[in-house]
Amino acid sequence: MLPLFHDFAGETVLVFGGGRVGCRKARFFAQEATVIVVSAEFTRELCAESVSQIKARVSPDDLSDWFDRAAPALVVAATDDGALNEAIETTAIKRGILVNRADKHGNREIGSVVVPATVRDGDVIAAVGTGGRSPALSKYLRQQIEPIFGGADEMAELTAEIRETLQERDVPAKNRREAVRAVINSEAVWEAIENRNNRESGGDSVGIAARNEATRVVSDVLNPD
Ligand SMILES: C[C@@]1(CC(=O)O)C2=NC(=C\c3[nH]c(c(CCC(=O)O)c3CC(=O)O)Cc3[nH]c(c(CC(=O)O)c3CCC(=O)O)/C=C3\N/C(=C\2)[C@@H](CCC(=O)O)[C@]3(C)CC(=O)O)/[C@H]1CCC(=O)O
Ligand SMILES: NC(=O)c1ccc[n+]([C@@H]2O[C@H](COP(=O)([O-])OP(=O)(O)OC[C@H]3O[C@@H](n4cnc5c(N)ncnc54)[C@H](O)[C@@H]3O)[C@@H](O)[C@H]2O)c1
Repeated sequence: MLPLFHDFAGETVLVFGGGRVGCRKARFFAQEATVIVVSAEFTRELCAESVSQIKARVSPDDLSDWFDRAAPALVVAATDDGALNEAIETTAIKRGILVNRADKHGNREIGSVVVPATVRDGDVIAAVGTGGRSPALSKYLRQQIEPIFGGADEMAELTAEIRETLQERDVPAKNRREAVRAVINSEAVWEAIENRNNRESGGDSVGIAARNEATRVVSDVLNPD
């Protein structure tokens, strides 16, 4: 299994089953997509602020209607009824819609996807999976990785700016690469980002101290004497 990133902005995700697992998947997709959860019962009154919840008992015969009404890009099968989850998966695959089945690991057909454990800071994301063998390990590793992600989005923005500026100045690709790597490896730049985040000052997506520190690092790389 290989991870890919998918843009769900403007798409709908339809979740069947509003228990602990269905609600967790709903919150995950609601970071980006419009999410509808259909369930006979709900564990929580609200899975998430922006999620639409419909109380209904679904049977395999109704699935076509639900799919037609929601026009989803992806469907989640998270009920505790294995036969229904199976029917949801089959219907989705027949229609060419992505499907995530929460009650199954291994033997996935093309179009049947796994939700990984994710760490994110803005647009910077890491996904952990175990080939379905140990979701608890995915969760543990996600928690281990989380602390090193602080400031990653600001670093991404800062280095994107530097890349663009150096491209505009026609700095050769090799020197650009070295300069960007030096900024990412600079403890002083990371510290400047961290100190700013601790003070929670904001407005600009990159702080002044980090930008100044990065400018110094770039200049040291490009003008070594
Ligand atoms: C990562 C995460 C993402 C998320 O769901 O958000 C996720 N499961 C998480 C937690 C978790 N899941 C389970 C436990 C209890 C411990 C245990 O049983 O091990 C815990 C831990 C806990 O709850 O603390 C039980 C479980 N999970 C699956 C089955 C069915 C089966 O294996 O057949 C059963 C047995 C149910 C039963 O026994 O009835 C199946 C899947 N779970 C996956 C993802 C996919 C594989 C990912 C991978 O490759 O690792 C896959 C295949 C499909 C999918 O769901 O996409 C999320 C952590 C999020 C985080 O905190 O960061
Ligand atoms: N992937 C994961 O991370 C993970 C983790 C734990 C459990 N699971 C599996 O996922 C499934 C769901 O787990 P859970 O803990 O959320 O269970 P749960 O019992 O809390 O929730 C199941 C939900 O499905 C709804 N439902 C059942 N039949 C329905 C129907 N015909 N129409 C509409 N709604 C229906 C129920 O009302 C309930 O809200 C189980 O099969 C479990 O084995 C997966």
